[in-house]
Amino acid sequence: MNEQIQGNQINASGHLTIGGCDAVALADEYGTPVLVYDTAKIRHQIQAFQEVFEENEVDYAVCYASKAFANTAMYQLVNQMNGHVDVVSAGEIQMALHAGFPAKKMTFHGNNKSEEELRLALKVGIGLIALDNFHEIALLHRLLEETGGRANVILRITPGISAHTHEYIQTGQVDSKFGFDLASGQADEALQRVLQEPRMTMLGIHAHIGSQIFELAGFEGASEKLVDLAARWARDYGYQTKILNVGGGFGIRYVSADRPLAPQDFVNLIIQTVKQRTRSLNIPTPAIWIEPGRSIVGPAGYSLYTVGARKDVQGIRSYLAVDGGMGDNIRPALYDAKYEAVLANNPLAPVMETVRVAGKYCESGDVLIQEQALPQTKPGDILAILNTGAYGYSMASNYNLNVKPAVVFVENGRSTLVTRRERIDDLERLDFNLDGSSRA
Ligand SMILES: Cc1ncc(COP(=O)(O)O)c(C=O)c1O
Ligand SMILES: N[C@@H](CCCC[NH3+])C(=O)O
Repeated sequence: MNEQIQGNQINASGHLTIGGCDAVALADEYGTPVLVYDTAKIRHQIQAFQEVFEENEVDYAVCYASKAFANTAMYQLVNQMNGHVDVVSAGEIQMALHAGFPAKKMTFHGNNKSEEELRLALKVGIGLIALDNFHEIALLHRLLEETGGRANVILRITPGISAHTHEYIQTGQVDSKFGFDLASGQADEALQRVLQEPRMTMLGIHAHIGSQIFELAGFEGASEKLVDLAARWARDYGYQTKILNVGGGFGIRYVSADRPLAPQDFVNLIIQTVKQRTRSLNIPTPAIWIEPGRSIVGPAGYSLYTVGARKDVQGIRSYLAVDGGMGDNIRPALYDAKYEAVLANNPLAPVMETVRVAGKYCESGDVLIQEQALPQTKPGDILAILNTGAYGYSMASNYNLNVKPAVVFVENGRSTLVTRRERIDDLERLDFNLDGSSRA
């Protein structure tokens, strides 16, 4: 059996269970493809992050990066857990607000926030705006003058750290579209500008070096650079950093061979680094904020698919096609991301062959798993791909006019539909006839 599945995840019928629910019954009830979240795992991870801060007695915020997975129920769950959220669009702000999430606990990120989005953020009283570039400082200045409002801000810095991860998900290196560059003096110029803004309260510094990172060195280096910067800004500008936001990026186990540290261990190291360095540089330890996305929702997600067509290419390989694919999980095609699957209706059956798990989209690159060892399968079997909770649904598309799957939360043997499967008429609702007339 796949070593990522616990023994107690197999029930008396020999089926995989998720949060105490039979995966085959979930597939029956909600249809496939369906994304199922074991919400106890989400809660435990948020709590583990919070505990490591509490143990270290530092001020903190665990700010869930909601780009990893956002729906109403998820914002409500994070709110229940006293978390903050990182939002990056008007859509995320509005959905979080409608879910009852307090605007004060939102940090607004993005490298090209629009005027409309900034107006919305100011109107709802967003907690923090992470300023990313000079254009944005000028835009925010104009909007604050016009509205007579105030804003709490932090500056996103590019610390010049290249994290060892896929090039597309590195963000801390100098050649990046995000943030103010440290080495060239851009960051200092940004600070000086913001300090002159009477309507902006400059609360701190932010850096996010990338995503799915396994090595400690990048986080250690980034934390040191941020503390050094805080010390230099205190000396040169008399500015005292209140918040040090080190971003997210803590790598998770996708396949059995992955051996990442527990996400809270990365955070423990960051806290130790910041505490020691601030002590040695003789500045107060600021509040430490983190923005984990993937590590909170990734391992909690299971994508259930129904097996359909099979193609055997003599002497080369067999393709097993499922009823979803790159439309609900673009990560394998985009980042060459690796996943593992189990046969949900019989995870204990002996492995018989290695197949390529393909999706149903009209694209050769629509492959979910390049090589997966599986028992003998037949059409109608249910395949569960593990650890699909982050950046799957949130990056889903309607390619080939396929609809997005349903999302179900499970815990203690109970399942709740939290996002219904799209229907074709959801897509058609946006359309007009050829002559421009309404279809209604
Ligand atoms: C600013 C910022 N914070 C947090 C995250 C979350 O990263 P992860 O999901 O890898 O924890 C991202 C995405 O990489 C990000 O851009
Ligand atoms: N979407 C990416 C990570 C980028 C995160 C946003 N900065 C992924 O699936 O791994």
